[in-house]
Amino acid sequence: MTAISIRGLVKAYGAKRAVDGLDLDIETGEVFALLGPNGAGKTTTVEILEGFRTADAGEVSVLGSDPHTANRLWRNRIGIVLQTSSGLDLLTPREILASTAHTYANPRSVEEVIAAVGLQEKADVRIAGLSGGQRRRLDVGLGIVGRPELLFLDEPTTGFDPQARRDFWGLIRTLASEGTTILLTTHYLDEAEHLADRVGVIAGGRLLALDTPANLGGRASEEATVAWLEDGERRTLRTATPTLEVSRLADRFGGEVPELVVSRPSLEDTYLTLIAPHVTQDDEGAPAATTTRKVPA
Ligand SMILES: Nc1ncnc2c1ncn2[C@@H]1O[C@H](COP(=O)(O)OP(=O)(O)OP(=O)(O)O)[C@@H](O)[C@H]1O
Repeated sequence: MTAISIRGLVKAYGAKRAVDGLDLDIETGEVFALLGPNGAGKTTTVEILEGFRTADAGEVSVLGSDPHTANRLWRNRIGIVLQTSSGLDLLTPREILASTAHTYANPRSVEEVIAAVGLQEKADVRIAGLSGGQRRRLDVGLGIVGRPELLFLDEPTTGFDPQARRDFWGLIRTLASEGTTILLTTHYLDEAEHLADRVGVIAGGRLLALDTPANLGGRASEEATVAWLEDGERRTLRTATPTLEVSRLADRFGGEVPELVVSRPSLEDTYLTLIAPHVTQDDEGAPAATTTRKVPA
């Protein structure tokens, strides 16, 4: 079943087409990562899907409804983690989670959410006293407290330390295994590789590539590079038959091949190759810091 269907989506700001004829389907239960350089149109697309922005042209269906006209019941079925952080500094995570849980028909328990996002130690501390990464965890907690069928995560782990990111990935895998459909945007290619069933790469508001992380841009069939040390020099060889080359090297060296490495293009290599022709001076081309964005009501 299709959770999200996008056909011919267009959104312009003045003369600038932020989304320029996007077609995309996301299946129920799928973890889908939307990748693209700064200004590619990811947030605009996601905010149209969330019902926060209106499209200029095209058709969008999210859980069977048009997000722009969808009712409160529909909103109950989705969870949203925006790029912005909550501004309720005087409340504690437990208080804000409890009051948010109240607005949903079938919420998760506050204790369960606090544990899931690893905020046990900070549950009763005022939000003003949380670090950036801890606030981000709270944002994620607020996104999942309503037990959404579909979860939107806009750059969810910006500002997380490496352990917090690993913990977060575990949480996403758990949610996915429970059947939650997840659409995330991220600038971290390792995050997409770890989490996503499929990735879509957009630039200039258009879809450049759509595939599993392993197959994106023909990655799986790319030649491998075999590298080793010989006579004090690093040698490399590109080959479609790396196993054969390694076995030849092993014969030649009579056993262990010094400093042997066999590698294929990383998802990041493939991604950078895909977007290179599309990165203009408008795009900053680098991972964005978490930005505060005013969300239209
Ligand atoms: N409210 C707005 N008014 C005018 N232009 C906007 C507005 N929101 C976005 N844009 C422009 O639309 C384009 C797409 O922006 P968008 O935020 O969707 O990109 P993004 O892929 O999410 O970028 P990032 O990775 O930096 O978050 C950019 O050129 C941006 O400057």
